[in-house]
Amino acid sequence: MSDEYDLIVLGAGTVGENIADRAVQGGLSVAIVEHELVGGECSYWACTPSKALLRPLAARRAAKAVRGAREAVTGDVDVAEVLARRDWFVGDWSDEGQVTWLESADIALVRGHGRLSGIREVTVTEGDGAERTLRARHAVAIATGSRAAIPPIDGLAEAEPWTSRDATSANEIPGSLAIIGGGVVAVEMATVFAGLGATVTVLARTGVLGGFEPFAGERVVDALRAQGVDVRLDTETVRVRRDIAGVTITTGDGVEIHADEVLVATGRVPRSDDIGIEAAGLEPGRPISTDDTMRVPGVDWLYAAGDVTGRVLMTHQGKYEARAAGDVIAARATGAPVDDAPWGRHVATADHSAVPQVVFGDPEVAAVGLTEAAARDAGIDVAVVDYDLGAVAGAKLHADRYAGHARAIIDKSRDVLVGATFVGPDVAELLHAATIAIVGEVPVKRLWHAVPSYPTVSEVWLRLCEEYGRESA
Ligand SMILES: Cc1cc2nc3c(=O)[nH]c(=O)nc-3n(C[C@H](O)[C@H](O)[C@H](O)COP(=O)(O)OP(=O)(O)OC[C@H]3O[C@@H](n4cnc5c(N)ncnc54)[C@H](O)[C@@H]3O)c2cc1C
Ligand SMILES: NC(=O)c1ccc[n+]([C@@H]2O[C@H](COP(=O)([O-])OP(=O)(O)OC[C@H]3O[C@@H](n4cnc5c(N)ncnc54)[C@H](O)[C@@H]3O)[C@@H](O)[C@H]2O)c1
Repeated sequence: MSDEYDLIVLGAGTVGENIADRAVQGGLSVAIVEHELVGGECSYWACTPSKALLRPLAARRAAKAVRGAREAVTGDVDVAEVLARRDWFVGDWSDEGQVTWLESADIALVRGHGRLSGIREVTVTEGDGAERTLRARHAVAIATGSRAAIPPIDGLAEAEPWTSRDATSANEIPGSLAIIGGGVVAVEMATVFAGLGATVTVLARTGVLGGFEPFAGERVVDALRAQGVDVRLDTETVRVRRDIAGVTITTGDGVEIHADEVLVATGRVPRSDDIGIEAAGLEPGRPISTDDTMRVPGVDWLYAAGDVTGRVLMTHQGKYEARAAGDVIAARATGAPVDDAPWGRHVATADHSAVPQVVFGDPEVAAVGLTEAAARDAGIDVAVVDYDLGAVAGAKLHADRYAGHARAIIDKSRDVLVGATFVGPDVAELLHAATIAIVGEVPVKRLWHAVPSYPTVSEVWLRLCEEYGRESA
């Protein structure tokens, strides 16, 4: 009977770990199946190493931006030390620490590749090829994440491009790097590799950071160019070839770009292609759709959360979904009350309206909720409030010639914030106040009473209220 558990979680990334933890805390027995490293993409090849690589560059930039401190910065970052610090953060790609945590959390680890093989049943192919069948008394939760998409560009796959995994785990900085894509990975990795000494070219099919307010991408492009990155907008990549000298990339207008390496940063595909989901009547390779309790409609024992659902591809939001899923699986299994009304304990309501994201480039971009365009598309009675962050006293003190911008999107009919975007140095920490205001539906007339400390960059909140005007509230 040892292979029977209340819940089986497929995939031990951050999301799977959190589902399992919540379910154990809710009184269930849980097994988690992992075929690679416990901790998943975020811990070893995504959030953690990318931010570990970006941070020394940002710290140096911050010191250089303040007269008096600037004079103390007499050299470049130490590349070997930057890479060594990254290696420390990823535990040298060993999951020993996370396995110890699983043990302490009372979660059983089964190593191997898991596939659904029947109702509430997962068959695991272990490293030696042996098969082991696990049965779940109550539920199976899929948290198998995503992998980098390789678009069907002539010769791209054969040229063995870098994906974000190769970029975040690089042990040497190539002399030159071409990046296909204009999204979050492209911006962050262009910042890293240009900062660490590579000659970087970004080939963006349209603009940069589409989906954010347009001024975000524009400011990031200006800053990347000022750092020496060759950013080519509206540039289709049509062919890629690798030879002994490196890669040659041909663009839609016939221009050839030569680089030592090419990084493909064109989005993600869900890892749902080889997990047996046809056993639950689902289509392999597609995102796994769920309701807001993260249960798959029509399959009452099957749940999914994180990247594999395609809902929101970010760790913090996947963990949020995981908390809802783990708690609701435990509640349904034990007959406890289920709170699945919007904003209840067992639903991931914020996925629809209040998703925060920080792009850790130079400048940083921090955004939550709706952009102006998305709010108008949703038929909201929109007020757009803009403010020059560089005009805030706290920002002037923070960095000499601080340049940044803030935009608030207000639903006039409800007098609440529905979106906010900040662009500038160190704006990441401004974001959570906006997330709270949106989730809490704090009336703007009440926000006037949330007094920001002087002289902080957060004083932009007061300026945004003043720009909007008290009489309109
Ligand atoms: C370069 C980069 C930087 C990022 N930076 C950030 C950031 O700063 N902040 C942020 O919020 N998000 C960031 N993200 C997004 C974040 O990494 C993902 O949203 C997050 O990792 C998703 O977690 P997950 O648990 O759903 O999937 P994963 O982390 O991919 O975990 C899935 C796990 O399942 C395992 N698995 C898959 N199939 C099977 C199977 N059949 N059997 C057994 N095990 C299986 C995998 O090995 C893996 O361990 C970044 C992404 C990238 C690519
Ligand atoms: N700081 C963070 O929160 C962070 C950092 C990195 C990644 N992530 C997550 O990882 C996910 C993946 O990031 P990403 O940058 O790969 O994806 P993305 O969706 O952010 O950007 C993809 C880019 O590739 C372009 N593109 C798509 N198909 C293309 C094609 N065939 N040819 C050329 N260009 C093409 C798109 O126009 C877009 O610019 C994101 O959804 C993001 O949420 C988050």
